[in-house]
Amino acid sequence: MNASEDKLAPAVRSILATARERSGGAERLDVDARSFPAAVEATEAAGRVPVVAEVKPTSPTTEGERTDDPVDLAREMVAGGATALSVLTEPEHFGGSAENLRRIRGAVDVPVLRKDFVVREAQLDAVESDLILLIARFLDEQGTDSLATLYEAARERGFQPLVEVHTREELDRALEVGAEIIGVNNRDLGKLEVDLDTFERLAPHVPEDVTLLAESGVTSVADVRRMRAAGADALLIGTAIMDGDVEANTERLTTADAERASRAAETSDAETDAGPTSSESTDAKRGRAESTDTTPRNTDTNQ
Ligand SMILES: O=P(O)(O)OC[C@@H](O)[C@@H](O)c1c[nH]c2ccccc12
Repeated sequence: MNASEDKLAPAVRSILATARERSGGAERLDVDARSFPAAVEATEAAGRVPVVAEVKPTSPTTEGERTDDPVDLAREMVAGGATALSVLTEPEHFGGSAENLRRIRGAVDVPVLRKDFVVREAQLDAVESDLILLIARFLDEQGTDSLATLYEAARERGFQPLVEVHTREELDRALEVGAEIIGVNNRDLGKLEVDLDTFERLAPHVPEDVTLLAESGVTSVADVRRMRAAGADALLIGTAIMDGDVEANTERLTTADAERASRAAETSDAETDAGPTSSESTDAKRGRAESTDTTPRNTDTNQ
């Protein structure tokens, strides 16, 4: 174990140890990916909140396991208005499998994220998906490929990499490799605790042209609004959707921004093909940096 691993929760250490051992695919994949940014835009235009709904049968922080057919759950998420799906493929700690992902991606037409702990290039070839998660914290360590290597390798295969960060340092690394889709994980993988302030702290440093997700700990309509106000283009939600009626839960969270929905309706009435008004597009990215130089818009925080 190396020094930074020392600080991880025991469950996460165990996940990583098994992740290192997992084999890759037999041959190099060539994926024809469904565009995630385009799906986010279409959801916005329809006046709904872009939600990536996660098929997560269990996790180290959840009690029990959901045993329904994952394809049925995925269909309910799409019926409830999910923009994309996230499918756990990690078998030992999250009850996932590559087979689940393959079946789900065949059954729906929204983009699908492969949620796993990929640490070596060959592991990218285990199964096709539209998006693939790369967790900055676990890369550039002994026994893993670097974030830059995996990012490039994922792009070469046609995947859209989602780079997950939790600190400013990890965010800077994500921006350095040129990440176009970034997720801020509100859950600290050291303590497994969730704090929505994490997203609020990091979002002002993320350029507007990046598609930015708030991940973990979003449980209520109020949380959705809070993350949107802080600049989230989309939300990644697992537990709050998996717990109970999946379609109703997804519907409630994707319609959380009712004001926005009525504004979108007004706009489309008033200016049918003129696209969003400038006030609307700035509104959606409150608090975000304007361009790829990472200067935050709100200079107060620098003084
Ligand atoms: O169930 P939640 O709190 O809505 O969180 C979903 C998702 O963000 C979480 O499952 C997650 C975020 N990053 C991960 C990395 C691996 C596995 C799982 C995750």
